[in-house]
Amino acid sequence: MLPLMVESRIRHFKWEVNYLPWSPDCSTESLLIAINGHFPGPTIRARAGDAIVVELHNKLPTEGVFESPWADGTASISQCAINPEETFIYRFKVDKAGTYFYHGHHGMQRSAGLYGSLIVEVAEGKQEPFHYNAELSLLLSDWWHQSIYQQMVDLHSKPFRWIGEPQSLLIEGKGRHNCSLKAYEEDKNKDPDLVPTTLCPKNNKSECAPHVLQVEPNKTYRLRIASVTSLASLNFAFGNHKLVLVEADGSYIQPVTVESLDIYSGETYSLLLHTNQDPSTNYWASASIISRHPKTPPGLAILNYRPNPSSLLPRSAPPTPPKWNDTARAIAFARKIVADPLRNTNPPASAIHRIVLLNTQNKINGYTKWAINNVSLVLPATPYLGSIRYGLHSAFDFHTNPPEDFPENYDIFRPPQNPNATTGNAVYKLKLGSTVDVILQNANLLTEGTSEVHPWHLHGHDFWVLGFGDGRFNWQRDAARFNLKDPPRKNTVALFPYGWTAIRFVADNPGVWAFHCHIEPHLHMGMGVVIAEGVDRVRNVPRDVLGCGMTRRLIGPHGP
Ligand SMILES: O=C1O[C@H]([C@@H](O)CO)C(O)=C1O
Repeated sequence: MLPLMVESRIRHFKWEVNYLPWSPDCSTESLLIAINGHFPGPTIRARAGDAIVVELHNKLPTEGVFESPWADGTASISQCAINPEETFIYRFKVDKAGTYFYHGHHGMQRSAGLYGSLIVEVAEGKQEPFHYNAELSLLLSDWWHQSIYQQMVDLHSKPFRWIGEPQSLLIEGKGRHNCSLKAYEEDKNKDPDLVPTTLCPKNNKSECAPHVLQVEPNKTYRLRIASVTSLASLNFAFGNHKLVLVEADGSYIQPVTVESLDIYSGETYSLLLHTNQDPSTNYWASASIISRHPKTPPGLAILNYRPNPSSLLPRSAPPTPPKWNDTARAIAFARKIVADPLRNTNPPASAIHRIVLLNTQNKINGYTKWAINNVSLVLPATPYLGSIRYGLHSAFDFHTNPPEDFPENYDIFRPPQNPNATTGNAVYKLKLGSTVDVILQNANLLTEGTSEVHPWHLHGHDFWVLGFGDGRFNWQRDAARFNLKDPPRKNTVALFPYGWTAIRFVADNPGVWAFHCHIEPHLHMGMGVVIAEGVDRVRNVPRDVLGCGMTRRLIGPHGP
């Protein structure tokens, strides 16, 4: 028999990015950023090994736009933003099956709705290590009525104006503002025959109906789920059903049965859902805020057991979320996510480079910022990839090595003694191929008695999560207890209040990469760092990523 030849395919997408007047939570209309008129953007579905080509035309009249799927770059770091009316062609290969998403990475465009799902199926002839009858997918997000432009101005005002909690939580782009279940139940008491297409009988427009997940009884579904929230950490659950988690951030994990899923901005999971409950009714799917004092009602969707009509409201109430500030519970949940050892490689036994990153809220000239080891990130006008690759060392603070630790006497339990920080744009230079440990260290905010969750996301790499702990990290005590047996492979991980999170990765992807808090306003306030490795190995930097700042002059007729 001839060996089976599996052809990889090229999948071509043509996207136009433009504003769309829309109200995802059926309240006041505002401007969303949509792709081909759709929000959320179109799903990219491919098989491992495929090549993806996205031809993106920027119709936004006001600003550049940048998408970051596999290519995984970011405006100002690896490429120039795409100018109005310009087209940029992304080409990348999807080599690892799993659940992902893409989003705009310029300004706060993700908060304005510029995102979509990216799903990579296993290569032809390969099998997933678990069985399911069909697949569903959900994007979770949060929504403000104020525009991202107002939010960006507010975040950079003196005195500081915080964006506040979201008005609504969205499931697959749909939410309901000011629409209480209680109001519905009161109306239903008055009129028992009421069968609304929406939760709010007073607003029966079909686009206001909750998202519906259609299932058949007694089957197993794989639900792919991603959180693209701007701020909210979420707990997701179905009424009456348990969940079996099987994949996290594109890597297989040891299957684990849970009542509900904690999912932080930037994370993705796959879970198995067995539709083994009473088939005569529908059930709620609900997303609730954890980690911050919730002022936003849960986002709701309907798990519709066929052949019930989707408008049949569930008999039982939505699941009760866990206590929002129960950090011990949240850490216990995070520790349940461990690698499936048969399908993952273990980390190298030790690291040669150790970096500790202290996360603090600070003041710079009276403005409120976030800083890492007292440096708040302000990106340069010329993207690093071009300036480092072509030796334009004056494009940023090339010769400074950013701090790799913080003072011994810093008290993480108190507001910063000296709240002033500096801005910076220096890069952590990593040796290509080296193993690096990074300890994220949380601390008190500017206000006494407060510390917040930060989901940290690393571009260009997966890392192993070696551990979480309370208080100040201690190398001697805590590194001895790192999980080197089955640490999960992730690209986003939570840093808990007053705690630390340890990760290990191999710097084996030549380029310049962002590592940052995935909370959109926090990144905007400087909460990130930039790493670089093996930039001299990067061949064929496309001309159109260089057309701004100091690299613009390189792309004359003779090219770089
Ligand atoms: O960056 C932030 O600012 C506010 C608050 O600390 C000051 O208003 C908040 O909750 C953040 O996460």
